[in-house]
Amino acid sequence: MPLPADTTGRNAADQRFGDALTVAELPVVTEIRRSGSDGEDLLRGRTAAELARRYEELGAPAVSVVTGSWLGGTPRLLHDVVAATSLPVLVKDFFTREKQIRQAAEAGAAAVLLTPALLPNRLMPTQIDACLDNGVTPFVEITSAAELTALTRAEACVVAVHNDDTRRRGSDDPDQGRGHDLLPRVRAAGAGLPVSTGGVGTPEDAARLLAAGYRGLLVGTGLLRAEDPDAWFGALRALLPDAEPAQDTQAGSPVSTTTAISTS
Ligand SMILES: O=C(O)c1ccccc1NCC(=O)[C@H](O)[C@H](O)COP(=O)(O)O
Repeated sequence: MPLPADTTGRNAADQRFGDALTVAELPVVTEIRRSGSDGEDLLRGRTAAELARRYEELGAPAVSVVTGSWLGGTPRLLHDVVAATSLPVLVKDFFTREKQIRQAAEAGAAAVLLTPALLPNRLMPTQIDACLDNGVTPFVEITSAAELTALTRAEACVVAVHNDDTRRRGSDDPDQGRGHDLLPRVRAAGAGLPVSTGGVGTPEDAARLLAAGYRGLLVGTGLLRAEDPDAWFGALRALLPDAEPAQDTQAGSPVSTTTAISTS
């Protein structure tokens, strides 16, 4: 179901990102990032443009690109990714001023990261308005229920629960319980498209979070490290509840899989 129309009528173009997630078979936003927080080379000889094209071929509904310099990013990465794919692009950086949001929109971003933990509460509504005024979806990443108090116009935002604290991002030790605790709070705040991110490394992690009620996932390191991203997507597809049972090629009959996912 598409996000509800913006009641202020400010603009209609800001729902590309959310709409793509809503209709996706596998609602996995794939992230392109040069390095881990420890300096690990995550591109491994691939260009951002190649990765963007690859993720589009695999059926990703949207791509995220980290332009923050502390993770090896540059503004150029956004241009490269936007030029390489027709998918909506989320840009992740430290956005504090409207000018930066306008520049991201002009460069072709469909969504922009806002991080309440790093912004004074009073600035959040301004930043959210700036996103919507510039035709991009505010992608608001939270780590606690308290950060939801700064959320305005929740129905027009995509709210992501980050499983790692802001200062520990990429720690390889995310708090897996956080997503479970915060999901009802995100829904109660009015956000229709809750997303989980941070340490969603394996298809099993991804399937568990979707079964728990997340409507989207943002996956960086797990896919960037995967030798075969195609197999990663295939494994997730097979783990989802309406997946066709795999056929035993010898006998032509379904084989059992380890795919029991609780939807409770
Ligand atoms: O940590 C931040 O505030 C941040 C700001 C701007 C760009 C990236 C940032 N952190 C990294 C991430 O959020 C991860 O790239 C993203 O959640 C994916 O996580 P993972 O799948 O564990 O690589």
